[in-house]
Amino acid sequence: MIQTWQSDQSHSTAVPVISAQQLNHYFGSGELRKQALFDINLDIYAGEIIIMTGPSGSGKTTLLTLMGGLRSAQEGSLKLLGQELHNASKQQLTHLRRNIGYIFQAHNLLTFLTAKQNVRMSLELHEEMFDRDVDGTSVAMLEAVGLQQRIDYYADSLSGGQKQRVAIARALVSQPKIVLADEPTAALDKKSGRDAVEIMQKLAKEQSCTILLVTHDNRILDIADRIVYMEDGRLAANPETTIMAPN
Ligand SMILES: Nc1ncnc2c1ncn2[C@@H]1O[C@H](COP(=O)(O)OP(=O)(O)OP(=O)(O)O)[C@@H](O)[C@H]1O
Repeated sequence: MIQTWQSDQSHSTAVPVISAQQLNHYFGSGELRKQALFDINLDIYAGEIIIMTGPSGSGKTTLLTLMGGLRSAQEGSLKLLGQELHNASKQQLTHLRRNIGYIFQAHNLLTFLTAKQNVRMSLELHEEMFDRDVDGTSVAMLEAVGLQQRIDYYADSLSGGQKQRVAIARALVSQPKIVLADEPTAALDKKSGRDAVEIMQKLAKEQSCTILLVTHDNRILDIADRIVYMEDGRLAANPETTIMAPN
């Protein structure tokens, strides 16, 4: 059964920050053309933490990258912060991406830079930050993720959990409206993974930022306000996973 997920009635008048309607996506062309997403209908609201789960190959990363403006929407409607991404220009996508923080399994830190320099880089992409204290803001963010002792350490010399916390600081330092996270705990042990998502949850609630997180990690499902389940390229109803998770 395919549904449009609405987490509760209070959203019925709010405008979603992400809205997919009848969204389809294909890879390849000609005879090799293969449909990866089918009729996705999903509204996500400000401040929500949504976890997307489902089997390998079900289309989670494809949907996440579409919602992050990292690939073009081909068919159907996908609105991000009110802007239609179907047929959006590269310039529009680039502009929208400044409102989004990204956290991936491989933290993608620049290993020849320090923790602070990695976080700073994200701020330097924002013109409005040019006359602000980017150093002070970066340090404050690293303190918020518990890395006050590691500010000037090179990324290479940090543990996996610490690197992921730098990645969280980098994603959230510019106060994005949306954070997209793909398997952020996959490379971490149980405690580091838990710590990382709890930091994300706390900071996101403080900044009223929306988080869409893809994971296979059942140990972190409880941080979600809502869980959606993908199967064979479709958003599917799954009574075990679409319950409202306790906060
Ligand atoms: N660049 C690509 N070219 C062709 N097919 C692709 C491409 N990216 C993904 N696919 C296919 O689209 C489908 C969905 O893949 P996707 O990576 O979105 O799944 P997933 O649910 O994120 O999987 P996993 O949990 O293993 O990361 C799969 O059948 C995959 O093989």
